[in-house]
Amino acid sequence: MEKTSQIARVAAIIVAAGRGERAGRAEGPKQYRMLGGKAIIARTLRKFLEHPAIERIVIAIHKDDSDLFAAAIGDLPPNVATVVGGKTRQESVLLALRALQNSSPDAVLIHDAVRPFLDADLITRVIEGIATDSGSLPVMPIVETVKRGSATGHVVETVDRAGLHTAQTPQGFPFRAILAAHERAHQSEDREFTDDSAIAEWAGLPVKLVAGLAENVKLTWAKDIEMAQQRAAFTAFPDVRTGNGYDVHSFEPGDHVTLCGVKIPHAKKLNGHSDADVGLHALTDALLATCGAGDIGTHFPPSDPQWKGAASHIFVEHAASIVRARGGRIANVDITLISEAPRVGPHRAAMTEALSKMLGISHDRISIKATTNEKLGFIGREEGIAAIATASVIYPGETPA
Ligand SMILES: Nc1ccn([C@@H]2O[C@H](COP(=O)(O)OP(=O)(O)OP(=O)(O)O)[C@@H](O)[C@H]2O)c(=O)n1
Ligand SMILES: C[C@](O)(CO)[C@H](O)COP(=O)(O)O
Repeated sequence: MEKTSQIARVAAIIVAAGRGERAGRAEGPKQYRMLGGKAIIARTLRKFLEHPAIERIVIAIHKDDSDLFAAAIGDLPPNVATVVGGKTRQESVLLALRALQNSSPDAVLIHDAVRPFLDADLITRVIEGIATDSGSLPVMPIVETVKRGSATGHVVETVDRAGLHTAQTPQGFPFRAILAAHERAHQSEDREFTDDSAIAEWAGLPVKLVAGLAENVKLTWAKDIEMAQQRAAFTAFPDVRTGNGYDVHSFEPGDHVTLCGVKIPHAKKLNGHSDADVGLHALTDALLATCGAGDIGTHFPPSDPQWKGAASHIFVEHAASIVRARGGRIANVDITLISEAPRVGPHRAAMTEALSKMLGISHDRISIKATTNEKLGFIGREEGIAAIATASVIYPGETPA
């Protein structure tokens, strides 16, 4: 058997055109479901992109999934291409093999998109198992007693498990040999092959067994995905972010101020383009800061007449929707109003209630405090009111590989 050193140029195929019927379709095809803030297919692709031996990658995707794919992967690196997959896994593999024909690599690894937990050592083992005249298959030993059952649900026999294995992917083959075998199987067989080593076997191409990886499970059922998501959440790096905001508005003659969404009778009013609610403006900036989404002026330019006299809960609700769209959960907010008058204490409960509604969080996650400026400076001279705000938001953590 010839040695691996002759396998110089290795490509990979990731098949991702399945519909995931067994996992349930309510949340879309399973390869696009999220694990620890990253789509399953993106995790799988990353493993191949990071492996130094892989030159080129072809991904077979379903014709209806272009938007899902673009959202999951973003811009494609130059060595990655997609093809539209077929009705069966076998057909998707063949279409991807054909797409590699021009670059004609020495060897190709064929992998299920829904096995995101493979690692670099497994890829290396599979490549090392390929020779110019044989393929390489990662397998796991069977660790439970195997029974053959009858149609009536009774035991027919206990199957001798000596020599039995379960087959994983990536499965590796000399490129020309597996392409020819797939083409022949496509032309001449009615039978559907469930993996590529079965096609190699049918075509008489020897396949070497190499050690699989226990973690490299295929996410087949809804329960598999739930368990993978729990595992990802458990191992995720905590991603708790804090943002702060500051705002100040001067007084002018008037009869009320609006602070943290509550109208308070007062001998003056705050001057501003909107309702000049300093507390809510500082909070808007604090929320936007937790995801680098600019500041209040980015989203609501003071030059825009539509915000004239606007109620500032609009700004806070918009910032909170941006946070939520990025997967963030607001852990707590803390606002300090710096003002000689009016007194805030009597209105604190109403402000807390207003913020609870705006943000969709409970009262104990909201803190509203007030302090005077000890008669110092412009606040001390009652020329205006300032506010500072802090927001803490928990974003979906990045799960290590
Ligand atoms: N026509 C198909 C069918 C399957 N696959 C891919 O082959 C792998 C095999 O995993 P499997 O669990 O069989 O996926 P599905 O076919 O999507 O699942 P189901 O049979 O439950 O519909 C998956 O990455 C799947 O996207 C494919 O590329 N083209
Ligand atoms: C290719 C495969 O992952 C090898 O174990 C498997 O056969 C594909 O899944 P399916 O359930 O047979 O479609």
